[in-house]
Amino acid sequence: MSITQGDELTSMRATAPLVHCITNYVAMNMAANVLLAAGASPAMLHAEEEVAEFASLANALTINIGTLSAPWLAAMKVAAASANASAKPWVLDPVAHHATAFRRSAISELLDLRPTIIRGNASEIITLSGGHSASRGVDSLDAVAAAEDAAVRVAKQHGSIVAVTGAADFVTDGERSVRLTGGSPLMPQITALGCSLTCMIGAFAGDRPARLLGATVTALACFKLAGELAGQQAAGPGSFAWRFVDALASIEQRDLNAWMGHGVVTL
Ligand SMILES: Nc1ncnc2c1ncn2[C@@H]1O[C@H](COP(=O)(O)OP(=O)(O)OP(=O)(O)O)[C@@H](O)[C@H]1O
Ligand SMILES: Cc1ncsc1CCO
Ligand SMILES: [Mg+2]
Repeated sequence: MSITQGDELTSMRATAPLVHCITNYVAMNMAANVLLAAGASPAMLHAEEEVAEFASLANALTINIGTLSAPWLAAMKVAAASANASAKPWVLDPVAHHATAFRRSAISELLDLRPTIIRGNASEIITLSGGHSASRGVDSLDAVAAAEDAAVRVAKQHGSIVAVTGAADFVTDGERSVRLTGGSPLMPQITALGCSLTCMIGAFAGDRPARLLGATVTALACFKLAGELAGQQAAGPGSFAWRFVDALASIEQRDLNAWMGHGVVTL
């Protein structure tokens, strides 16, 4: 019998994978709460002195360049090398990598360390593939549909799984691809949901390192479903944020499998 996304959720909760998150100051709290609500165990560590040791003992590592500085970049490179040396998956979130020369150079150094999975918004993935975007900062100004070809190119070039998120999500390993619809228009109205999703992908990848495309789809599906549940009740972005965390904690195996029946298209 094939493994369902609901099975993966149950398995991840049983394991409670330790996820080493090097993420930005804006997202740290939200991402940690999202991982706890989903059933994983987050740790937000970024000191160069300890990241190699911690990345080797965690189940997965996630790296997000949102509030980058030189010492953080040095720690990110040490952590990624350590994850690679201990065969742990690591996920790269290239926040606004196109915005400044410092970020462009940083992302190129991090890509050289061969991320297992890359998750970004459409503008970030288009610019990773060498394309142009009008986006100047952390928010996307492009549709995911316009980033699909770029995602396939980036996946092939770097040997990574690539997830592009937005109103619809697109995931590819360069050969097989999946589209997910749904969620809520309130999702881009609060900051750091994408960053938190990158950490969620780390949780599922850490639990299932041999099934990375499926793990990525499971993380994205949990977000789309939790977004729908929270959006039905929320009065606006503020109440959406806490309802989203509650919704993630409430999702059960059968809910996720039922949602997969209408929210996902395998290409
Ligand atoms: N208009 C929308 N409708 C439905 N879902 C959305 C919409 N925009 C984003 N999402 C969902 O929100 C989540 C975060 O994706 P998004 O692409 O906004 O990340 P991001 O731009 O990197 O965010 P941030 O940088 O603020 O962390 C994903 O689960 C995505 O599917
Ligand atoms: C708003 C913001 N600024 C730097 S990182 C970040 C979180 C969303 O990417
Ligand atoms: Mg982002």
